[in-house]
Amino acid sequence: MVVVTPGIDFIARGLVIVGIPPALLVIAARSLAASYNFPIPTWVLVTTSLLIVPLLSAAHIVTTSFAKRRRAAALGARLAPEIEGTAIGNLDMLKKMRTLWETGYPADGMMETFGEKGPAFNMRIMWSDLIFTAHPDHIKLILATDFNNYVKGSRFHKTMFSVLGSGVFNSDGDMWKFHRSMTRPFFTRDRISDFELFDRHADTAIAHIKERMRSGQPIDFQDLMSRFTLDSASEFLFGTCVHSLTAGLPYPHNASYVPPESKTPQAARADQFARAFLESQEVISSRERYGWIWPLAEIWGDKTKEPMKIVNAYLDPIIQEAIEKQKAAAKTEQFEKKAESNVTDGETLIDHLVRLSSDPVVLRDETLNIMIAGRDTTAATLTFIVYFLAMYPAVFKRLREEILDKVGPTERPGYDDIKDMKYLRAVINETLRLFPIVPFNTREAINETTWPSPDPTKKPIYIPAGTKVPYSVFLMHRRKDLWGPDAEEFDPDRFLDERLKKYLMKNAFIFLPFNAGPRICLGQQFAYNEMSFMVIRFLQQFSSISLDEDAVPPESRPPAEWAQAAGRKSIERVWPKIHLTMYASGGLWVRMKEADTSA
Ligand code: HEM
Repeated sequence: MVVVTPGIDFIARGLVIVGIPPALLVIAARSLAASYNFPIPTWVLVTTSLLIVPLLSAAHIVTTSFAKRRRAAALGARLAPEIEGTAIGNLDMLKKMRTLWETGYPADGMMETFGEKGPAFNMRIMWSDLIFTAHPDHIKLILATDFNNYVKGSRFHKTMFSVLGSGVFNSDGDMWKFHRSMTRPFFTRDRISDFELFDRHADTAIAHIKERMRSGQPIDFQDLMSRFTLDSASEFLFGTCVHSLTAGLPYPHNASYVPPESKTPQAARADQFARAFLESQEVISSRERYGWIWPLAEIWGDKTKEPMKIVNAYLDPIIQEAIEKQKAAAKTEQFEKKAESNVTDGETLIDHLVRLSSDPVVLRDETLNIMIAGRDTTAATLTFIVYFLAMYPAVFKRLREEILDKVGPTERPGYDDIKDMKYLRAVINETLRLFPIVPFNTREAINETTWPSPDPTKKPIYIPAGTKVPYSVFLMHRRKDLWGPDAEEFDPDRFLDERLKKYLMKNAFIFLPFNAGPRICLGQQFAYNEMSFMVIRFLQQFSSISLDEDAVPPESRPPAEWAQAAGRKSIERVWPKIHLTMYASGGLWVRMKEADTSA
């Protein structure tokens, strides 16, 4: 069987598009020559065939620019300010952004552009509009008040399809409604407060930390949390734990002693699954960064194919078993198709979904989407919480006091304890403000529209139909005009003192770590519960945390020149990077001191 790779498909389509105008030209010239005996010299035909595509493209660019200007004027609006690169099609800007993305601090370069152009500007790469915003009024329109005019879009869908399929994360319109309404009933309060499940995995994670600390070596907290959330999510969603916490934790590059590896077959399988799961996500996030030409990086094959084989080999038998179980139950008439709200106790997401669909593709897409949406996000947020607790001992101390006061040194926290812990919630929110785990996102405008001008003395901004509108909550969360002069400082009290009224209560759309509107994160409450539970368990068991920066591989440490930069960048002690979500490059290596819980 001939396998068409994404790259070959892309080139073939491109050749068809680029080949049609010259082909039509040659046909027209031949028929002209035959009908009117008017031979066209070959050199003229060859030259015009070569020039026709660039000429048509230039004409298209000029006429559409003109039409946009006229439409903007007709609507009493203006075009978005454009960034001006020096290379054709602003390709130099694309290159610069890619380099900054890989070697800089998140959003490097963008703050400066904001200073010049304001919080919304057109990056216009290859003459295609890309109107970027970090303005709450625009983000509110995109996500909530004009929700129906914005989609993730077909390009996003195609880029992500080989991993996310058409699941809730990667669909629009009716398909998205179908997936969302299927899954939503599963996230009821009772289900997302299943602390017994968190507790078992938290115990294992804490035991690993203690063992590592007793051996005198640091632990990569980020890696530990990725395993904790993978095990909790797989059990919560499929009823089968991946057991990645048992698969042998990494040692630092400068370890004084690394015990010989002895993996059980189960641990080896867990490792293989976790690696394949990560690799498939890394591939699709790098596709996003290449933009629409990403298939050219996959000329020889779809890079998600091999890792997805491993992921699917894990998921498919679970799905098949759930379908069989449902079929058998239906035969004995034990079950009827249940209405949305009837999610029964002890049921996993798969058990719930098979009552609504028996299509294995729908089931796989949906469960995998939820796992991707819910796993790295919580793991990375927990990592950044611990990073801040290590950096700010006064916050650590106050939070620990709240925990010991409300829950005690050993008791298992419950839903009501968590609800009551204001400082804990403030610490989590302040972490999500400075490190929102989905820092950049994107949508596409279906119809033309206008956005209010960030500068009230100027006309609204015109958004043409089909425009890509990337937006960044990372930048918005750090704007001094929205959060006050100390916006770049880590200070959980801003969610508790008069600043709350002054900033956030005036405009809730300045804080959007979970998005907003109809596509708001489905797992928000689950995430708050899981993270709160885990932080409480840690602070009950450990009385201090410190960063071990020497354990971070040298190439992953914040570059020395950052010390001269403005804002948080100058004090950062990890290198925050972004693939689909934000993470600490090289891991978060920490040492923790065990608390004396005997008293
Ligand atoms: C700190 C933790 C989390 C953060 C910061 C977070 C953030 C987000 C954000 C920003 C989106 C919007 C993405 C977009 O529209 O492109 C989203 C969507 C989503 N999240 Fe979360 N999330 C977290 C945890 C979770 C968890 C634990 C789950 C489930 C177990 C989950 C399930 C989902 C789902 C299903 C969507 C797609 C909603 C839709 O498109 O209708 N999330 N999340």
